[in-house]
Amino acid sequence: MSGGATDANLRLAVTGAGGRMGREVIEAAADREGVAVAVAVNRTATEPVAGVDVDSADRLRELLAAESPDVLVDFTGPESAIAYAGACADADVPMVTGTTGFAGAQLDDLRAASDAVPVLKASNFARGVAALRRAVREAAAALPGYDVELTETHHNGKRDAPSGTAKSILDDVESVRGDLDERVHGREGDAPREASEIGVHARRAGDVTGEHEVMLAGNRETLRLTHRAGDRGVFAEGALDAAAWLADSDPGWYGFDDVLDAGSE
Ligand SMILES: NC(=O)C1=CN([C@@H]2O[C@H](COP(=O)(O)OP(=O)(O)OC[C@H]3O[C@@H](n4cnc5c(N)ncnc54)[C@H](OP(=O)(O)O)[C@@H]3O)[C@@H](O)[C@H]2O)C=CC1
Ligand SMILES: O=C(O)C1=N[C@H](C(=O)O)C[C@H](O)C1
Repeated sequence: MSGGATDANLRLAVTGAGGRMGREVIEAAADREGVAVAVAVNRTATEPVAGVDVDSADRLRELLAAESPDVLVDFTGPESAIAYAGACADADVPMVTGTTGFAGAQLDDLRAASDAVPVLKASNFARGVAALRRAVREAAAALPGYDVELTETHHNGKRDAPSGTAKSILDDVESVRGDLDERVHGREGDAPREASEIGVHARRAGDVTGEHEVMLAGNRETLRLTHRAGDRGVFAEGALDAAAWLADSDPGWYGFDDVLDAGSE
């Protein structure tokens, strides 16, 4: 437990505490007044992060029962996120997850926990990406018949492709452009473009935090909408905003827009 966790306004549990994002969340919590990390776990043994001891993830259920944190924040992998959601449901702890890479049926398993507790899932906690998604929906609707190609770039440690954000943006485009229903992942050989395609390109290189570009082209013009995350603190800050909002919510299934919409009311 971090110093001051007993009298903080928002007491968190953090899973994947030794990962890139888990560390970032613990560090962001340490910098935010009134927020403390009461439970931090990792699959493999990990040194303390920002002064917070990290326990084995095998002890998560026991620790949730002992500490009753206000919200659990998860950035891990699909299988673990589903298991941790079950632990949250049993311990009556709301869950924020930024984990990506869920296969279709896995999302149903994750969502099952939202019958018992509030669960907020977002493929991207950057506010700029929320704005990008709104802009993409508007642009795609305003430019019928234009070709759409999506390119995302991430660091060489990322496992899932395309990114969760890319999949969310593809859903956005398809929601307003019913004529685009074929996701084509890269092209090779004799592969002329069909009008129904959305091209999807996933690049993995170096330490790029995360970039998403949507290109719309047609009628002798090109529109490019791009978001670049400067560092992972952007995601961690958004996840903490989501945790603060979710702590007082009813059981159910939520997204990051629910947090942003509440803030603008
Ligand atoms: N929504 C958003 O804004 C963002 C989402 N993400 C997503 O967050 C997730 C994590 O990313 P990142 O931190 O970069 O990844 P890392 O690989 O750096 O960390 C993953 C963490 O999850 C743990 N983990 C992975 N698989 C399992 C498992 N099966 N069981 C238990 N623990 C597991 C790892 O434990 P161990 O170290 O022991 O292997 C590690 O602590 C990804 O899905 C990524 O796409 C990332 C950035 C922003
Ligand atoms: O793994 C990452 O790093 C990121 N993952 C998220 C995704 O898959 O969209 C969000 C962000 O782009 C960083």
